[in-house]
Amino acid sequence: MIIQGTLVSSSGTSHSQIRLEGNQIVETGSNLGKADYSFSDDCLVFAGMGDIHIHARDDVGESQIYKEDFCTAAAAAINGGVVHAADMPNNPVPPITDESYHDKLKHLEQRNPAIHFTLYAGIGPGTRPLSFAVPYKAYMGPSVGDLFFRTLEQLDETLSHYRGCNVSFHCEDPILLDEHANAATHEARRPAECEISATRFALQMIEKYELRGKLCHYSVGEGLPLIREARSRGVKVTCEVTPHHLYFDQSDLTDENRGKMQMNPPLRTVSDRKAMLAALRDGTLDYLATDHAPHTLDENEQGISGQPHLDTYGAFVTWLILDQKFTPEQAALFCSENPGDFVNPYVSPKKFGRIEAGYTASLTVLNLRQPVTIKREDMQTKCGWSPFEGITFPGSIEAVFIEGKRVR
Ligand SMILES: NC(=O)N[C@@H](CC(=O)O)C(=O)O
Repeated sequence: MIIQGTLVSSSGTSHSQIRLEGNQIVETGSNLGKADYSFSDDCLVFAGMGDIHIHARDDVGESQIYKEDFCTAAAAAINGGVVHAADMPNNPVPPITDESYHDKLKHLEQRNPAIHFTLYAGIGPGTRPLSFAVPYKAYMGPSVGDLFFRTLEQLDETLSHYRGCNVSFHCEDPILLDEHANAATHEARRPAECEISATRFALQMIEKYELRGKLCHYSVGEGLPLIREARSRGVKVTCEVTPHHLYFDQSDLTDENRGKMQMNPPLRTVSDRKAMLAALRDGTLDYLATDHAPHTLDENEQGISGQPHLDTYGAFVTWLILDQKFTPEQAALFCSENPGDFVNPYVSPKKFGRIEAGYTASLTVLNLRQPVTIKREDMQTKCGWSPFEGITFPGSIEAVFIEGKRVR
């Protein structure tokens, strides 16, 4: 199959062709032959985009599949132009040992969803590394689920067994969270200082145990210099940012929308939001990762934290490009290449993130001239809503190819 259009990578944009054979890209060039699919100049063809922070809610116990499962998460992902995703371990039956991880993997294989999921293993008090390579996730303090640390000493002791591993951190300091537990609003109960203190600690741990570290859903401007300083000393740390922390801030909160707008870490100030946009632009933040955290609207109204975001990933990227003036090359880096580099050690023989021979033939095509208004009925996530309902993004998904097949 030959596809032609404006191909985007972090190093540039070119009008070119791609030849796919089976599930692989075998060649790119300008004279490969007659195209099966030709995309106009209104469209940009990216290596398939990857969301490396999602909650598909599916495990062997199946107690949360009323919110989402691997198949509905995959449908939402394709709707949003996401071709692979990495699933978090805060399940009721968390994958924290060889056995529980294998059980979840087997469950995933039985579901046979339409996109590839990489599974994180959880780190909790007293856990030990698995006997095979996986990405890990450590929740510093309580969020959703029971997999978290009550003290940072406990986390330090546990991490001493994970030397050299790939560990992602949910950065909110459990002791400071406790100190603010009686504040009046969600934002005041989880203030910026919790994330800043946790950032300092995570960076120390990454350095001390020579981890390959990642900070999840980064949201506070004051923490960014700490990350830059650690990197300048060679500490191996990368960072995610979510659509909600780039688009919304506390000035968007009303009495009516508080339930929908609740997540951990919470919405921050206007200046934090602008700092996140600037840090995504300058490369301090590495991944657009949604923290897709589906709950029913009723659950959100009752105070649970998390928003669904897979369905709107690609449309949101067009807002970054057209409204916020990110270059397509920057988007290729934080939507395709960096997420690919993050999961590639765990997904062989698949290889995500670039339009090059030898990579998996998955592509995300955005149309920059076809705006879309986000409507509840167009969402594929099982929880059935979006925080962006009613908002018009300036572009939309034109096509999605998964492993050599056009699926949209
Ligand atoms: N981010 C959230 O607000 N919620 C996540 C948990 C998490 O990632 O902290 C969830 O699982 O619902």
